[in-house]
Amino acid sequence: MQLEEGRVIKAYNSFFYVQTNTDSELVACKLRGKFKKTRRSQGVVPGDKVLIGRLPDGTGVVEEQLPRESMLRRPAVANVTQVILTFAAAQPDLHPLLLNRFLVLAEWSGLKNILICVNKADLHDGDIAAFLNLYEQAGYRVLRVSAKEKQGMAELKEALAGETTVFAGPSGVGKSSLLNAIDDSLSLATGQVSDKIKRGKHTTRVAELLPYEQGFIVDTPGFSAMELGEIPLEELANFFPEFRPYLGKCRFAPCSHTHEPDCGVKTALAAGEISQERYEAYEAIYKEIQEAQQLKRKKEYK
Ligand SMILES: Nc1nc2c(ncn2[C@@H]2O[C@H](COP(=O)(O)OP(=O)(O)OP(=O)(O)O)[C@@H](O)[C@H]2O)c(=O)[nH]1
Ligand SMILES: [Zn+2]
Repeated sequence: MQLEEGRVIKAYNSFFYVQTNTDSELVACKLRGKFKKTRRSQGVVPGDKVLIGRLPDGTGVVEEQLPRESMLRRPAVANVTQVILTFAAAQPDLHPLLLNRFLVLAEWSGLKNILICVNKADLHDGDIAAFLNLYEQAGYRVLRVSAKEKQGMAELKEALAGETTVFAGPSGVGKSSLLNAIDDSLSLATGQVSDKIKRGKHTTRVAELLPYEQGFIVDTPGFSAMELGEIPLEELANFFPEFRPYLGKCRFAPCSHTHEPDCGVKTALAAGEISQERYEAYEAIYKEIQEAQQLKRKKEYK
C-alpha cells in the first residue's frame, strides 16, 4: 500500500484527523495498535507528522509516526516551532518576573522561535520601551501590537507564516482578541475551545491545530507556570540566552552563578554585559525551582 505523509490536526472520539498535501478535506484515521497511548508513550498527538494508508471508504490508518522535533506536554502537542509570549502593555500591567518565567519555560521546551508580543499598545507605551529593550538586547524579538486598533498586525501575521505557533501568556492580555484580529475564522475555533474548557473539570484539554498561512496556530496556551519546578536547576542558566557565552568561564563547575567567587556570569553582570533585571530574574527563578523541588522531596519522603 502506498503511504502518504500528513499532519495530525486534531484527535476526537478515537479518530485522528490528518491533513495531507493532496486533499482539501481532513482524512479521518484510525491508529495501528502499536501507537496506542501507554504509560511510557504519549501515543499519537495533534501536531504529529505521520504516514497514512487509505481504505476504500475514504478513511485512513496511521501506519508510521515520524520523529518529533519538539513536544509540549500539557496539553500534548508535537512539532510546535514557535511560541508567541503575549503580554499587555497595561491592564493587566506587564509583570517582569512572569515574563521571565514564561521565557524560561519556552527555552526549556526547546522551541525554535520565541517571540514576545506586547498587546494593548494603544493603552500605554512610553515607559515600557526601556524595559522591552532589555529583552531585545537579550536576543528576543519583541512585537508591539494592538488587537483593538489593529496596529502591528502585518508584522504579527508575517511571523506566523509557515510556523506552528502557540500563543502563551497570562489571562486577559488579549490572546483571543489577537486571533480574532488576525483572521475571523480563527476566532470561532478559539471560542469553542474555551467553552469546552469552562464546561467542567472532566473535559480533558486537547489541542487542535488551526491552519493559517502555510502554518498552524495551536488553540491552547502551550505550557503553564506550574511546570517550572520540573526544570533541572543546573540547566537554568542555559535558558537565559545572553548568559550562554559566559557559562564556561566560572572557577567552579558546576556553578550556580549565585554565590560562588570568580563566576563568569557575575563578572559579565558587573561589566554591564548582562542586565541587572535579567540576573535578578535568574536568581528569583533559581530560588523558586529550588523550593519547589525541596517541597516535592519532602512529600516523597513522607
Ligand atoms: N485597549 C485594548 N484592549 C484590548 C486589546 N486587546 C484585547 N483587549 C481587551 O482585553 C480583554 C481581554 O481580552 P481577551 O482576548 O479575552 O484576552 P485573553 O488573553 O484571551 O484572555 P483569557 O481567555 O483569559 O486567556 C478584553 O476586554 C478585550 O476587549 C487591545 O489591543 N487594546
Ligand atoms: Zn558561575
